[in-house]
Amino acid sequence: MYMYSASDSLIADETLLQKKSVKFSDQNIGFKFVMADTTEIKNHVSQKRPVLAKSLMDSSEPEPSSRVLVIYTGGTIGMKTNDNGVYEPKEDFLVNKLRTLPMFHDREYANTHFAGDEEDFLVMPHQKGRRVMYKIMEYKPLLDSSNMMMTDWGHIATDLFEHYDQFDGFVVLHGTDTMAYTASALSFMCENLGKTIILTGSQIPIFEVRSDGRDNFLSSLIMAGLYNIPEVLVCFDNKILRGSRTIKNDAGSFSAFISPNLPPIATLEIRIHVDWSAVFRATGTEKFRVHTNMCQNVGLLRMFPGITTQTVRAFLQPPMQGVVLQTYGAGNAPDNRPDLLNVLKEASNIGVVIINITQCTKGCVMTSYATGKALEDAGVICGGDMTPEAALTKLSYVLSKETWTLDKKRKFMKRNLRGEMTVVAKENITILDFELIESVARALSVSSTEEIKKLRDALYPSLMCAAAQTGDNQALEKLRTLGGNLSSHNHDGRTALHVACREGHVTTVQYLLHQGASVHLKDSNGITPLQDAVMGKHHSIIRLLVKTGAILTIKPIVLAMELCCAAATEEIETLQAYRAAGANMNECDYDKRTPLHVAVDTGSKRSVHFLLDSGVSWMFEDMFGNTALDCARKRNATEIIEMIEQKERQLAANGENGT
Ligand SMILES: NC(=O)C[C@H](N)C(=O)O
Repeated sequence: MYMYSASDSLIADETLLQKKSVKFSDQNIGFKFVMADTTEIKNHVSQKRPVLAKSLMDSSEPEPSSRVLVIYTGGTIGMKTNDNGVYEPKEDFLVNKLRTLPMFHDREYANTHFAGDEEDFLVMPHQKGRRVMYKIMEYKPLLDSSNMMMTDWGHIATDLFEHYDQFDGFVVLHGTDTMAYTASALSFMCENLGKTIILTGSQIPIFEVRSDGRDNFLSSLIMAGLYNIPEVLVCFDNKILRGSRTIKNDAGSFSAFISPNLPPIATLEIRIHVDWSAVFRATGTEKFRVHTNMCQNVGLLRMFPGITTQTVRAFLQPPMQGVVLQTYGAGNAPDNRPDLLNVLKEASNIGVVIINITQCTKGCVMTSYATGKALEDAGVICGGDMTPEAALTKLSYVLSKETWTLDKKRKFMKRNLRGEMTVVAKENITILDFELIESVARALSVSSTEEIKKLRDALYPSLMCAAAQTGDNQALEKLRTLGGNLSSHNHDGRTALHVACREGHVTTVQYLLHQGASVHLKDSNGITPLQDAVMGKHHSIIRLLVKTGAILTIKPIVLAMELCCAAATEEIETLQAYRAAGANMNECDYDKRTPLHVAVDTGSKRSVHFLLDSGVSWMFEDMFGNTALDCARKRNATEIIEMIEQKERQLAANGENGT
């Protein structure tokens, strides 16, 4: 395919070159550099414009790929037996071994296609026509998870934050012993999450003959790379569980984790099935951020018959700020022990936050018994069906919010923040309520619930895209209440958000973001909602998406081509749209020519003016050694030279320079 280069218009196009008479040579690169007439170049670039739209969708990589960051913290998965015959993590062992295994690294593909920073990446054989490229960040020292502290959660969260924009998804390799704690903690620490984070590990090291590690790791890479489930998840034994619902249940089984109060979010069998209706999505228009300073003055207290008041009092002593009380059955503690209840009440009165959860693996705290009601009266907060790990880490997170009042902290402990607790039973919606599906089902003689469900899954995404196209929020809301997933995509991978962004329906975009639609989803051509908004030049939507954390993901070279073309043809609105989307307006093309070079060479004064106003530099040298200012001088473009010099004077007056 033809790829545009801004300087093609000056150098490579024979028809233009041969007609010109003013010539000079650039000895360094051996090109015969011919000055073309500005209008002619402009026309030439305009003709090439349609090719650009296509090039935007093409990738210079041979196969579309997703990038996953693997944060390797330790655990059995990468361990080796030491001289004493016990398992121990070993530096660099995992990554070096993985490079030799074809399932984990397609060496031939990497040797042919990877260069520069990509050399650190491993690449999986392709899945569903896509490659998952992944990079392993190994922690030093690698830890058995029993040695992990709350500060280690902070390190992981910080690394997730720092690499959030560069990767499509994340895998955390972790020991199984405290994985449920880390997964729960990370789910609270990661605020406004829009990408998939999966924790996994194994019961037997990955390089032993019998190991669960290979499947767990491969499944996690596939899910993090190819599916957008914007949650912190645990992948184990072919199941994807919500991190904050998970507990380690079996020390000796490959099926070590369970999620007692919530079915798996996905199952990996012959087919991968994701229950999209169960996916928890952050709502609103705020960017991803992490909260790392967790409160350490929290504890878990398990009731047992005859527990003494002294034990409970000692446990609740300062500096304790929050306690998870594990009670019997549906949240009961003795109501014939006023001594005990008084201690709890006193602690609660002086500001200790006490949460009531059940000791049972499954089920939830209710106040249907007098024994449970007594605790509520003592100021103990109902923790619903939270796991001990989720309740403890939620408490640690909520208590560390320095700007929140105690009242707010108590309120937030009762709220479902990340899908960690069941607040209300799901409405019993039947898809047959929706007349359209019903009549289509009739016409197709479809009657079983399973078939109707499949029909709904096939029709809803298209209906949602159609509603988004006309900005029909009511229709979207109706589809949602009928059980539709607003982030589902049509045959082209396009979601309602893509469509609304392209069409410029700002209230629809707002509605979708508040319903948890992800700004990071790419359609089958790799286009994100932000790219759609840029193509539609919808400035308020661009601002809203950027505020929500969207970033431009198009390749720098493609961006350069777009900007150079817009600069050459004075499409100021396009330049404005890219600038608002956070594009680097100095991005240079194959010949290292910036949009300003092209604007100068095409005599596009409005573009020059806009670019200078956007703070671009006129001092970058292209491959031929010319800065944009050199180009203006060679062309004797006095007005443009004056514009640049004026900008230079303006910057100098402010103590800055234009380089
Ligand atoms: N299977 C494992 O990973 C157990 C190990 N002790 C750990 O938690 O790090």
